[in-house]
Amino acid sequence: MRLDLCVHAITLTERERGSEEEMASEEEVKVIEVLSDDEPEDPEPLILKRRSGNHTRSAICARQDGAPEEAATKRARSTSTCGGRELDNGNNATEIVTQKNMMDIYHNFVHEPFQEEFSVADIHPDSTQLELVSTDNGEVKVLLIFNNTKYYTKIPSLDAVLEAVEDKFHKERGIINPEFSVKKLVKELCECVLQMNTDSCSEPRLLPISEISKKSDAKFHTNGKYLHQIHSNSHPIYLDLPDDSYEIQNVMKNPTFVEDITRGEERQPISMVNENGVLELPKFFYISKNVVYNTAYVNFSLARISDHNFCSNCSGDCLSAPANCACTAETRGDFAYTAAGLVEEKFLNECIAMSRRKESKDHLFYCENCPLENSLGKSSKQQKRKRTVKPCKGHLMRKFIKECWAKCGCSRNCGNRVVQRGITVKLQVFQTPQGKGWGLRTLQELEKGTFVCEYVGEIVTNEELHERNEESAGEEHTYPVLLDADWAAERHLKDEEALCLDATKFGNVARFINHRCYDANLVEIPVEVETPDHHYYHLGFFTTRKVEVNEELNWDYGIDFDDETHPIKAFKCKCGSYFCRMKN
Ligand SMILES: C[S@@+](CC[C@H](N)C(=O)[O-])C[C@H]1O[C@@H](n2cnc3c(N)ncnc32)[C@H](O)[C@@H]1O
Repeated sequence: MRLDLCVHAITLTERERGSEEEMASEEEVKVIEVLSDDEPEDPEPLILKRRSGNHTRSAICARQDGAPEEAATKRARSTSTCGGRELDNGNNATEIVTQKNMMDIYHNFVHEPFQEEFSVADIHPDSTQLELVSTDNGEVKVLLIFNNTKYYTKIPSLDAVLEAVEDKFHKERGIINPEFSVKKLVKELCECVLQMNTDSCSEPRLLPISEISKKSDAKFHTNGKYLHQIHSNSHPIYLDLPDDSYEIQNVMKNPTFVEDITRGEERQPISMVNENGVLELPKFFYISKNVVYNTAYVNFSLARISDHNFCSNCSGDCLSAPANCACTAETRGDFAYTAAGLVEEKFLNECIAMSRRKESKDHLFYCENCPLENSLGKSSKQQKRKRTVKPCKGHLMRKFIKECWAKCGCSRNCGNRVVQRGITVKLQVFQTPQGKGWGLRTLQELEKGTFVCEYVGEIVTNEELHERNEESAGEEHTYPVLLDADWAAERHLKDEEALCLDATKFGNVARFINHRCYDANLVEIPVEVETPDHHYYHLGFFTTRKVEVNEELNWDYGIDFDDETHPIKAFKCKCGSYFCRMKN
């Protein structure tokens, strides 16, 4: 018996591609490149590319040669291509824009929907089939069929394809076993067919992928130390940690793969892959909910939730009720979430726009008596000296999402309870290749507006945070988050009410999310769950655009890299964004 692996690429006709609505739902929109180029006649052009299926749209914004920085004009040219050909669709316009509009061009470019002609996907993953068929002369063929909108005139060699797949698994999935080979996997598949080839089994039939993978489980040693196993699920290699392994560092140094760094604290396990074992594992306690350190005033009392702040008459799912309930008052009478569990597009875009104004002073509010500056002036060391309180540097005004909670009549599955249900997406902690240390990536594609995780840490007052920073000066800190979204509403905040979250020693997976200036794929949104006064709230991270499998997740910490008075020394930014705020 001979077994062949045949790959069929089917070219679809326009009619087979389905209706325009179906095509729109398959649209894949992503900025695939932000490049800078140094052509002498056009210094620092910004080149953007966005892909939808096999259509690519590009925009080039270039500063006009010789123009002064503040009055500089940019030329924006947008082009569209389909399968590599430039489209003559009237979009090839050249427009003169001002320096100030540069960021708007970027924003629109990323968020504007593609035109109809861009919405065809390259490959329809749902229509990929794996089949076994037999021929008259006793051959059995393994067929892998997928529908493709491109017509291939040249099929790559099978060896090159196998090598590329193995490379992908090694690099992207973290499989480090040098013996892993797709060819071996296919051979195992053939052996399974042979074993199962009984007389009663005359019909060609599908072999479930799970059966193939079970057979291919293999045990081996790495560094002569740990036993690993290839698995068929999304975690290709796992490493058993002892049950009491709450502090990873104490258990072992630099293991290859940790299946769940949360110790079961999250509904969804979160793996950590240490591809080359260079980094030390971080020392911290995983917690899935914020915990008060000492003096922070966080009071979850039902009595403080007033009648207009909950929906006692609701039942089931508030989102499917005929009228919007009291819990929408914070978001102007509309729910912040859609029935699909995503943040509503318009609300999300407003939050993204607000967050991207971090560096613009116009949108900040200034406290009369800033708790942050007060605590800096009152630090233990400085108490002995003359106390100096500097003026407020400004805080960003933010929109809140309000979720239903304990006093509401709806069920736990109500669509207006997203952040409080915790992490549901597949995430992995990994080593970033750019030298940013550990980072967080998604192991699944994420729609725009998806809740990823909240920032969890110890709830500390500004004074406590400042004392900590002074005591551990020079040590590594994760960036603390100020809960200052509503400080504008109060004239005088007591220190125990002006709070921040510190995830350095106790935190969740958000402590691994790195910073990206301006065009990050996550945005942080304040979420009210238990406390209507907004001194304390949850900080939820939601995607700003569609995020691909294995893409690193990042958010804009809002760091002013020029602020030398900040208690935590800014790092040298390696975010790679065209809009990076770190000069030089
Ligand atoms: C919240 S932690 C993120 C996780 C961190 N990379 C780690 O290994 O644990 C913040 C720290 O990560 C590093 N970091 C984050 N974003 C970075 C960036 N864009 N460039 C360089 N380092 C970055 C800095 O050391 C920063 O203090």
